This record gives sequence, structure tokens and C-alpha cells, in this order.
Amino acid sequence: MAESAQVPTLVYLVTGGCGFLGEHIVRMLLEREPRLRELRVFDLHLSPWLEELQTGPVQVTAIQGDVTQAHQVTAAVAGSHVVIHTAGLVDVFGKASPKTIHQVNVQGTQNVIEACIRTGTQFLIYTSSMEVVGPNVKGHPFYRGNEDTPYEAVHRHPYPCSKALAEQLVLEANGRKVNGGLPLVTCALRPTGIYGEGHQIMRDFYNQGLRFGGRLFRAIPASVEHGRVYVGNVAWMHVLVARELEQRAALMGGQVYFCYDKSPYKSYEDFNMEFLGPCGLRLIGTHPLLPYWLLVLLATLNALLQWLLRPLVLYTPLLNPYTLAMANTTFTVSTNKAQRHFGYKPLFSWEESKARTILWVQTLEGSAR
Ligand SMILES: NC(=O)c1ccc[n+]([C@@H]2O[C@H](COP(=O)([O-])OP(=O)(O)OC[C@H]3O[C@@H](n4cnc5c(N)ncnc54)[C@H](O)[C@@H]3O)[C@@H](O)[C@H]2O)c1
Ligand SMILES: CC(C)[C@@H](O)CC[C@@H](C)[C@H]1CC[C@H]2[C@@H]3[C@H](O)C=C4C[C@@H](O)CC[C@]4(C)[C@H]3CC[C@]12C
Repeated sequence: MAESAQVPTLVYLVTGGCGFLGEHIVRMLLEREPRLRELRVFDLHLSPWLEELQTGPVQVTAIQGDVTQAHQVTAAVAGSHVVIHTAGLVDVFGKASPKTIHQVNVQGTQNVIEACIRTGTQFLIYTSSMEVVGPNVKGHPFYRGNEDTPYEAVHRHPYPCSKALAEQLVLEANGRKVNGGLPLVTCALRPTGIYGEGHQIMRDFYNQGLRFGGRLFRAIPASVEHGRVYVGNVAWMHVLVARELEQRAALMGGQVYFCYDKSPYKSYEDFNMEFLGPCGLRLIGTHPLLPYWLLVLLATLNALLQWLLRPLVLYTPLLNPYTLAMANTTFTVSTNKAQRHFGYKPLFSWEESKARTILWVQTLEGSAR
């Protein structure tokens, strides 16, 4: 991929480029990657905002496609220098079947890998997830751990299982010969809970609060820390890895990196209130309002209702046995591996990340402020 710094010559492909994280990666690349000649945005659902990006100096190519269709992936990858694979089904609410989650997240990733091999694309960055590690099915806490912290990564839920399998495929593909004989260089980035402009779950919490007269009810102890990272910093880490992967292939190839920044360690609900509070919502209770056993019962009833109603309507509440267990298990990271390996530093401070997210919440319909 060696190229002259002056003339934009590179072709990047972002799968899932119209998603929450994907959009930030696409916009960040256009703002901060001067070597770009063409940016291909591959997604099952193309967004209208793509049109506004097609008037700039970089050729933005919108490709409507499905990562489960190998031929579509190969056509999109052919001729690209770097692939950022962020497309996936992010579902812990029972919206998609386990089979579909596997098809998209695992088979889709295998299709991306094989497309790189077949077409000679050398650099592949995969958006993995903290969930590849945990929280595990035993509810073991992961307290300010890093990429080398021992932890029993045991999962049963289709989503974390699919992310773990996909990540393994990507890392194992590192070093395989691509068409033309050069080695494929891969790495995986593991964001914790991403927040920021466009976060659907934050939108869901906000709407739930509006439905209850501006109130949200504490379900999780404030002492349970959940790692969060601002979407702009996750996007920046992807851009940086894509830039450094060639020069530092021996060090970075086949590696995993947690995505992190200076976002504070808080419970999931308290962290959300950093943004929802200034927009008029209140979190009721300094302790969980209901005993844990009752929350488990309610979560189980939600899962039963989802199963009973499935032939008629898709019932996908925030509270289910998996989300309750997740929220109730400490999982935070403290690492500097990305800084040591490729000079990553968060682009956005906590204050900037918070301000940007609050501004976005305030634009949501019904915002009190
Ligand atoms: N949101 C988080 O907190 C978080 C945390 C860690 C990792 N991740 C990972 O980041 C990636 C992006 O997550 P997100 O939160 O932006 O989700 P998202 O649902 O907003 O974006 C995913 C994108 O992938 C596209 N997509 C889905 N199925 C596809 C298919 N078959 N073919 C092509 N495109 C398809 C969707 O249309 C969507 O635009 C995922 O791989 C997810 O596992 C997300
Ligand atoms: C209803 C209450 C119990 C409420 O507190 C539930 C919160 C719950 C919806 C979230 C708690 C932890 C979240 C997950 C975490 O941030 C990491 C994730 C990994 C990422 O790859 C996808 C999103 C997610 C699974 C995220 C989803 C929402 C939570 C489960």
C-alpha cells in the first residue's frame, strides 16, 4: 500500500458504513485520511445522508449489499487497499434469530476474509466487541482489565458467540497469502459500550423516560461499573489502525485492541444519566427500586411474552434475562495497548464527548430542553 503522501491514491471499504459506528467512521475518514481517493460504503440499508458526501473531493461509492452474499462482498472488496468490517447484527433483544445472527456476523465475516484473499486486499480491520471477553455466563466481574487479563470467556447468547467466532476467524486469517502472494494483515478492535450521536439504545432509554413523565427507575446498583467509550474515539481508533497497519504489520497483525477513552467508570444507568439528566430526565432511586429476584422474574416474563407474541408482533423490551445479567456485572477496561502499539490517544475528551452527546439527545423529538 506504499504510496506518495501528496496524491490521494487509496481505496477504503467500510462495511456497515451506514450504521451508528459506521457513519462516524465514514465521516472521520473523509475528514482525516488525506490519502483517500475512493471511499466505498457497503451496507444492507443505504442512508440518505450518503448523498451529501458525494460532492467532495473523495469519490464516495455507495454499495447496497449483503455480507452474507459472498459474490456481493467480493465485488465490493475488489481493488480496495483497506477493508474496515463493521457490518453486523447487534442484537441482544431477540429481534433476529440465532441463525440469522450467525449468518451475518460469522459467515459474513468469513465472506469478507475470503474476498480479501481472492482479490488481493492486504489490510482488514474488524470491529469486534468487549463481549468477546465478557461478561461471561457465570457473571464474573472484569474490573479494569486489559487485553492480557485472564478471564473465562464463556458465552451462550448468540450475539457474543458470533462476535467471538468472527474475531477468531479474522485473527487466524492474519498472514494468509492474498492473491498476488503478499500476506493478509488483520486486527480486531474491541469497543466497550459505545455511546454518542445516533446511539439507538440511548434513544430508547430517552423515549422510555418520556413515557414515564421524565422518570427512569434504577434497576442496577450504582456500584456496578460498565465500560463505555465515545463513538468518535472508536471511529478515530479505526482510522488510525487503518493508517498504521502497513508500517507496523509485524507488531499489529493478528492483535486485538480494546477501544477506550477517558469516559468515566459508572453503572450503565448512571452513565446514561450524564446525557439524559441535562435533557430533563431523572433517575429515581439511589438503590435499585426492586429486589434482584423480582427483576429476574420480570425479565423472564418479558422473554416468555416475546416467545408467545412472536407469531403476532416482535416484542423486544430493554429488560430481558441477558441484558439484566449484562447490566448487573461489572465490566470495565483499563489499558494503553493501542497507544503503545500505534500511538492512539482519544481524539475527544470526556467533556467534548459528553457535550456532543447531550446536543444530540436535545435534537431528539420531545426533548424537554
Ligand atoms: N454499539 C455498541 O455498543 C458496540 C460495541 C462494541 C462493538 N460493536 C460492534 O460495532 C459494529 C457496528 O455496531 P453498531 O452499534 O454501529 O450497529 P448498527 O446496527 O448501528 O450498524 C450495523 C450496520 O451493519 C449493517 N448490516 C447489518 N446486517 C448486514 C448485512 N447482512 N450486510 C450488510 N450490512 C449489514 C446495518 O444495516 C447497519 O448499518 C458491530 O459489528 C458491533 O458488533 C458495537
Ligand atoms: C433494563 C435495565 C436492567 C437496564 O439497565 C438494561 C441495560 C442494557 C439494555 C444494557 C446494559 C449493558 C449493555 C450492553 C453493553 O454496553 C455492551 C454491548 C456490546 C456491544 O457489542 C453491543 C451492545 C451491548 C450488548 C450493550 C447492549 C445494551 C446493554 C445490555
